[in-house]
Amino acid sequence: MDRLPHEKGFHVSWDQLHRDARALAWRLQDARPEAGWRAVVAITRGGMAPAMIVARELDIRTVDTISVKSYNHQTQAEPRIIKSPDMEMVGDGSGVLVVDDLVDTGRTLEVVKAAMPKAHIATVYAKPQGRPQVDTFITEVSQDTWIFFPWDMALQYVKPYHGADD
Ligand SMILES: O=P(O)(O)OC[C@H]1O[C@H](OP(=O)(O)OP(=O)(O)O)[C@H](O)[C@@H]1O
Ligand SMILES: Nc1nc2[nH]cnc2c(=O)[nH]1
Ligand SMILES: [Mg+2]
Repeated sequence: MDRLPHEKGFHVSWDQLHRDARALAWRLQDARPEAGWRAVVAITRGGMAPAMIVARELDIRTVDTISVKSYNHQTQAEPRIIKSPDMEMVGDGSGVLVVDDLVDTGRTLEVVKAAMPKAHIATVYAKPQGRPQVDTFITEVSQDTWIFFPWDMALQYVKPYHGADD
């Protein structure tokens, strides 16, 4: 599949992620089934921080994980499940919220949806190509944007503007 180069960077701070994950939780509260959400399944590793915030906001105590490995840094490989959630608990996914930090090509979610076809899929950020795989998300960024999360960044010194050419 052709992939656009990532020309732009979208840098997300912890504070911003917390705000956006809370906004996702509030949206998911409105989308809940009559009996409420039964469980949250986080797609590791990026989905774990947003899933924790969503579970806290919506008071969901059953939290499990699914591990799908597809990227080495910015290079994509064939996604595969390397750890499943408790499938007896998850069933076909009805009443289960699957949470990830973002959808890009949608290939990770394809694999997840094959395992839990009736789950509600929620991501904090979405790129256009993967958007159809998601039921609820908060912010869309363009396909040629790479999203940098707080766990991949560090504060560092920046030269003052007036001395930039020195
Ligand atoms: O829609 P896709 O093109 O499949 O990409 C989206 C996935 O890629 C990233 O995870 P990654 O595989 O890098 O693992 P990580 O969450 O452990 O960092 C991100 O957290 C999503 O899970
Ligand atoms: N951190 C990060 N991981 C990704 N995996 C697929 N797309 C992205 C992205 O834009 N940012
Ligand atoms: Mg991930």
